[in-house]
Amino acid sequence: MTGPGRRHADVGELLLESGTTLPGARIAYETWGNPQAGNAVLICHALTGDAHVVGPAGPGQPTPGWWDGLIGPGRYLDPRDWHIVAANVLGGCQGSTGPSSQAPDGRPWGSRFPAITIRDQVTAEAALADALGIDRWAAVIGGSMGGMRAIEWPLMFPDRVGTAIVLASTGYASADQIAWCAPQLAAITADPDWQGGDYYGSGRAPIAGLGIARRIAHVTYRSSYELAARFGRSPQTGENPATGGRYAVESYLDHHAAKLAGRFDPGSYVVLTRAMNSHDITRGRGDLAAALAGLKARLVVAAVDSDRLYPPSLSAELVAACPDADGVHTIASPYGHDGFLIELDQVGALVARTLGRVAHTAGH
Ligand SMILES: CC(=O)SCCNC(=O)CCNC(=O)[C@H](O)C(C)(C)COP(=O)(O)OP(=O)(O)OC[C@H]1O[C@@H](n2cnc3c(N)ncnc32)[C@H](O)[C@@H]1OP(=O)(O)O
Ligand SMILES: N[C@@H](CCO)C(=O)O
Repeated sequence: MTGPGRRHADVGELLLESGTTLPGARIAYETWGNPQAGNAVLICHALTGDAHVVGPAGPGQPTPGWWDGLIGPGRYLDPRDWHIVAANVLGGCQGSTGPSSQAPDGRPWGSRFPAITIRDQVTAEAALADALGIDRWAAVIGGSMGGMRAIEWPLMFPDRVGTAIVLASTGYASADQIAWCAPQLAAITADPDWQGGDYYGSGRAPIAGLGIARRIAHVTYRSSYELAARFGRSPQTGENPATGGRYAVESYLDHHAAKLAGRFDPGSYVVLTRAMNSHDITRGRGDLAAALAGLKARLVVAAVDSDRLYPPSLSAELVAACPDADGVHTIASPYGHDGFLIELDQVGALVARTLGRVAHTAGH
């Protein structure tokens, strides 16, 4: 389904968790459907997603929707019922203020872009909600880094969220997740073209480093089972690994590296990865149970059964600390973490079931 396309809201100065202020923030967003009392839904994208949840690629929009098929008449989220909003995160590179954006002095932010947290991204989304006149979301939905925002939203703004749907995510970035991010960050920042983060306008960008980061990340996003079933030990067509050629799985990772390099800013990748590492709903709130004691929203948590990066055990831990939550819903998939993007019908059905209850209780 095609919406009205990307729009921007100038949300002004943002006070960050660090105490720093970020002036002149701008948030890119898309909407589907029209506002009515109680019908606003926020969709939060993952690391390299954007505000374009559904619809084709087009001018100014390098990729088709990352949850194509979720929104549309008769689809899981019907814009005749719901006013759906999705924003590009603070720190991103698809229209929202990030390191590649112009600072007030007219030069790119680059290394001067402040460190941000998941909570800062939610602060920016709240400023967008204010700008759009949305007091309360019937639901906030997100996977992976989007799930981090979906769980932070009702903790930061208890009266502004009815239901949080947290997919393939966690209450805190685990040691394992931070560890996987470490070589990704090192690959980008050790690239000679990184130039301390001030490569914008130099004619050189740390694309090789970004590609290595994506290769590492992409393996963690998929399952060992899928890679074995799909590629096995096959050589890439026309190549021989015994004489320096690639295995098919290596070629596949090269492809994903090149694809991301063509559409994503390495500086944003660094800023957003560090924001994910900062994720911890217990910060300043006690332990998990104490943090979730302040939750007024209904919490719906789903995990991909083959996810080795955000394993179901982390979802179970979140749910166990929240007595009112349903059990963990399972997204059955051979694909691993990316299952939350690929298994659209399972995700959509969960969203539709959950929103059905929201709609019912709201008298919608
Ligand atoms: C649909 C989009 O592009 S969404 C764009 C916005 N992106 C996001 O929001 C990030 C989330 N998206 C992603 O992370 C990924 O794009 C996913 C999860 C959607 C990918 O999932 P899948 O559909 O399973 O794609 P998969 O991992 O199988 O990759 C398919 C690609 O690998 C290529 N490929 C497969 N085998 C090989 C091989 N041996 N050598 C080289 N390339 C290969 C295919 O040709 C295909 O290329 P294309 O994507 O350019 O058409
Ligand atoms: N493959 C997804 C998942 C990250 O969690 C992305 O690139 O955004």
